This record gives sequence, C-alpha cells and structure tokens, in this order.
Amino acid sequence: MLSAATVMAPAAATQKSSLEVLLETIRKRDEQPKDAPPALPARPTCRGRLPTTRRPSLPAGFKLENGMAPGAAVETALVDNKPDAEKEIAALEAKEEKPVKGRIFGTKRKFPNAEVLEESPYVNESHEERKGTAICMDPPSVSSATTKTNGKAACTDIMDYVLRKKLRVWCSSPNAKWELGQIRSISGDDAEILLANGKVLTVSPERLLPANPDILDGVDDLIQMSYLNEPSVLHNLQLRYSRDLIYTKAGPVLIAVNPLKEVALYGKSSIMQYKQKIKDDPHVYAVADLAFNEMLRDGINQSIIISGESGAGKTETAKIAMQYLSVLGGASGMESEVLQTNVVLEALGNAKTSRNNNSSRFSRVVQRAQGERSYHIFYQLCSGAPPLLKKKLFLKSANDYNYLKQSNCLRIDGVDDSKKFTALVDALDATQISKEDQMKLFSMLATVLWLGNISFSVVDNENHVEVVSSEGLTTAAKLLGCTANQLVTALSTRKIRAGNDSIVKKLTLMQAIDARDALAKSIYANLFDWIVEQTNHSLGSGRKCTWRSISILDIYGFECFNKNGFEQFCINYANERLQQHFNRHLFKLQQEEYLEDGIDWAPVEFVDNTNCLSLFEKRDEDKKKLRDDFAALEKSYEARFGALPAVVG
Ligand SMILES: Nc1ncnc2c1ncn2[C@@H]1O[C@H](COP(=O)(O)OP(=O)(O)OP(=O)(O)O)[C@@H](O)[C@H]1O
Repeated sequence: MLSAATVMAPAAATQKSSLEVLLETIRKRDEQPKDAPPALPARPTCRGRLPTTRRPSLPAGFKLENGMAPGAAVETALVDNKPDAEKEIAALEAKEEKPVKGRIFGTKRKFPNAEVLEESPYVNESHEERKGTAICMDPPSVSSATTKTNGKAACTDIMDYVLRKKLRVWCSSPNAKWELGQIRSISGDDAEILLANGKVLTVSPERLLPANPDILDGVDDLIQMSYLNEPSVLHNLQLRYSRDLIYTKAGPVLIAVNPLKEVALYGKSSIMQYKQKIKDDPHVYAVADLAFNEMLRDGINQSIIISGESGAGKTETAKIAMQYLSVLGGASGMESEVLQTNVVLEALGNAKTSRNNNSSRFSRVVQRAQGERSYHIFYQLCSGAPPLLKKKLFLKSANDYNYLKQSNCLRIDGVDDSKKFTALVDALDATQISKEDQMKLFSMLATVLWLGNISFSVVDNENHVEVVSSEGLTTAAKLLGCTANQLVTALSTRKIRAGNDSIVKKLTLMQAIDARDALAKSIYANLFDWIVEQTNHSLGSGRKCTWRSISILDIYGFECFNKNGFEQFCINYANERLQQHFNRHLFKLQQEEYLEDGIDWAPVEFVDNTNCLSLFEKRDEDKKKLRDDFAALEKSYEARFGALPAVVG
C-alpha cells in the first residue's frame, strides 16, 4: 500500500561527490521560499535500519543443485523455447555474480569483466566513473529511458539493447492501455510489434518500454524485476492478484491490492506460520513481525505507515497488522480489547463516502456531498438507542435532523445501524467507558444533532438575525445545560471590546450559521479527542509500560472529485506531506546505509508532490471558500501552537 515517488538520477559529472550533491539538494529544499509549504521537521538522527531485502537474479524459490537448477527441466524448457535474444539474457544473467548485499532499490552487482558489461543492459553511462568500485548501477529508470537529440527521438542503452535483440516490449496504445508484444522487425524509425492477440503494430520506439522475461512473471518482490517500469509493475501485480496473492513487496515496502472479497490469507494458523518463520511470503503479518522483532532487538520504537487512496484498504490493513501484533503481544485479552476499540473509533471517525462505505473521515459533521453520510455513530444512535435513552435525549429518527438528511443518504446497503449500536455499546463497555460517561457521550451527540435544527430569521436590511424559537433551540439548550436565552445570545451576537466598554453586535445570517456549525463541529472534535484519550487510558491501564511502541499510521486516503471541498484539501495535503516525509526518510536512510559501506551513490532527487492546492486553482468559486476556511484553520492553529509558517501564497 505504500508507494515511493522518486526519481533516481545517474551521478552528475561534476567535481562534487554525490553525497555533496545530495546534501545540497536537501539543503536547497529546506530553504523554502515564503509561499512554499513549511519545511518538514528535521529528520531525527535515526539509529533505525532499513529491513534488508534480497534481490536474487532469479525468482524466489529457484535453487541451484550441483550447479543445476532443480527445476531445470522447466527452466531449460523455458529458455529453450525462447528466442535467441532471451537465451543471451539468461546467459548474461548466469554470468553475473551473486548480489553484493541486499538493497532496497536493487543490488549493485559486480561484473566479472568488461565484455559482459558492454553487452549488459544493466550498464549505463555512469559506469565508467564507477569502475573503480566494480559496482554497477541498476538499469536506468523508465523516466530516463528515452531522450531526445536534435529533436529526434533517440533510445538509451536499454531500449537500444531491447530493439537490437528483438525482445518482449510493452506498447502504449492511444487508449492509455499497455499491450505486451514481441519486436518482429525494425524498419527506419519504426518497430513492428507482434501482439499476444496476433495483431501486428507498427509504432515508434518512443511508445515502447522493455518487458521482463516471462520467468520473472509474478515475482513476489518487485525489485527482482529487470525492468521496473509502469506496465511491468502493473502486470506483475495483476498476475498475482488473479491468484489471490494480494501482497507484493517492493523492497521494504509492502504493496497490498484490495481484494474486495474474503481471501484465505488471515487467521490464527497463518499468524502462527509467520510467527514461527515457517512462512515469509509478502504479507502484513510479515511487516508487523519485522517491526516487532526490530523493536525488541534494537529497543527502538517502530512505525508502520499505511498510505493509499481512499478505499484502497488502509484501515483493513491496519486492523490486520493490529491483529497480528496483539497475538504476538501475549494472551492477555489484549486482542479483543484492541479490536473493540476499533469498533468505537470507527463509529466516531468513519462515514460512508461515494468511494467507501466505511471511510476514515473528518470534518463532515455539518455538511457533505450528496449520497454520503455523516459519522456512523449518529445513525446508529438514532436507530438503535433503547426507548429510555431516546426519551432522555429527546431523540427522533435520523430523517428529522438537518445535519443528517441534507445529503439524501441515511442508510448503507447491508448495514443494520440498530445492530451496530448494540455492538458499539458492547465495545464501549469493553473499553471500560463507564455507563455514566457513555450517557454523556450520547447526550453530546444528540446536542450536535439538535444544534443543526436551529434556524435563524433575518430581522433588518443589514441581514442581521434572530434565532427562531424551535424544538431545536430548546432541546439543544437543555442538553447543553444552559438556558435557551444563553444559547440564543451565543449563536446570534458577538461581543466587541472597545477600551473598557464592550458592545454587543448582532450577527448576519452567514455569521450565525457559521457560529452554530462551529459549535457543533467543536463539540464533536472534543468528543473524538476524549474518546481517543479514554481508549488509550483503557488499553494502557494495569499494563507494564516498556516505553517501546509500534505505531501504525492509517489516515484518510487521497481523493479527488469533480468538485473538491475543504475536506479534500485537508486530506490530500496531509497525504502529500506524509508521502514527502516518507520519501525523505526512506531514501536518506538508504543513502546512509550505502555511505556506511563506503559506497558513493548517485543522488536522489526528492519529488515534491504537493499538488492538492492546484485542485482549487481550477475552480474560482472554490477559491474564496478555501481562503476563508484556511484563514479560520490558521487562526485556530495559531491560537493553540503559535505562529504558523507560510503555507498558502
Ligand atoms: N484485505 C482485505 N480483505 C478483504 N476486503 C478488504 C481488504 N482490504 C479492504 N477490503 C475492503 O475494502 C473496503 C475499504 O477498505 P478500507 O476502509 O480499509 O479503505 P481505506 O483505504 O481505509 O479508505 P479511506 O481512506 O476512505 O478510509 C473495506 O470495507 C473492505 O470491504
């Protein structure tokens, strides 16, 4: 589920060492101009190590016996059926020495002699500079696979090699699909490609990317692939997915493809296999196991970062990791407690969106898109609260509340909110939230709903308002423990201080609506913080604290609709900053690891993909709202944490 957006560039032919170039790049990025996003906090000096990865030149499970592969029949038959070019590749690969040391982005391999280097597609121009170390870079990245000279397309070494040897290639079609084919011939500037369906295409080499030999089909770690380009990665993931192998490694990163169905990959017996190291196939269990063992071995806190688009399966993945860790943590009843806290947190933090019926969300108490719901807990409370509770909270059905009915979506297919409420109360009990506190929780939720039913009437031509006397007003006031008049004053006026005097000013309609909604949102935000605190307290109480932890980060996923609001802005901004932090952390660690071994390495170009602001650039009508919302956010941030670095120009 994690992806690393990086561009690996070959070493520049300057007098500076690659480390100097890298540090300069990082330094420049830190000297951010005023209108750029705030710099990330300095990465702490980290004693952490990257998980080691292996990159065998043949797929996992391929072993040599007396110099011959046990599956040699299969392997030989495969090789024998291949065109000469692939035989040559196989021969070249066989000549390569074993990897020097496992690395994230592939292993730097030693080549026995210059002859092999000349023929190998793994060699790039920077080899000459690096001969001293007898270590060779991996194939240039896809992005650098084609270059232009004098306006004419020219192929780099890799494509030259592939074209010359008439290897398998990926061919991009105008409908943005990739098709696999074999080069039949080259005539002039065009290549003739025989596709799998028998069709022959004549295309410019610019539309081709090298495909991996079929022996690499379905490898469980992408870094085992000779060519790491988009179609090859997608092809490999799809192939594995079709076999219900939803997990694939990319070095230390685990990629999970959402199966959207039950797959037989989980459960006690599978957990035991990973725990006892009987199995090491890519899996969330393996990631959790590694984090657990590294934490014990090094005494260092660990983090598992889960990232991906909305609906990609982050929350499910986080739960699977927690399931594994709670089993490893010992049989103290922790497992069920952890899983029960999920029920509570999901009720308050998740909602139905157009992409995901159980999406981790925030900021949607007062408004949302059509067809989406507010947080589950509101609907569960309205349909599942027993009669006495309903009476105490003056509760009606979800359809009676403006905050819930505005988006024309009150139900989720196949979900019984009433049953979910019963499960929620069980989970609150298991989380040791007292009945008294549960009552307060439900009462505050009902307050939020009743606040949404308060309306205003304009009383003069300056758009000033008065609060309409209604059931919403009296009930919200009762639940808040104040008088209706106090609530009216709070929602329709504001006090301005002028020296020692203070003047009370009536609010306009927009200001009053904002004040009402802000109160509802702030009650909900405080409730959520409170429940998190209670949950942590409950999980921590009575247990010996080792001061070591494994943090699992699961945040709301990136999303982009035709019309994007403040919620999308916050979600996408958080996701992009996280990705940026991840890239920076991961690649810097990798760099350090190389340097520790005395290996000078090509600089990494960090890709800053903070694009979410541009979502708004497209729509004028969004700009004002964004500016207003952001100003409010800035104000509240500054009130809590002090001056904010410049973020939006
Ligand atoms: N490993 C899995 N096995 C079976 N189903 C899964 C798995 N992962 C995800 N799903 C399905 O996909 C749905 C969406 O997953 P999930 O809620 O974890 O997405 P998310 O990435 O957390 O989304 P958001 O960012 O919107 O919160 C789940 O409700 C579940 O039906």
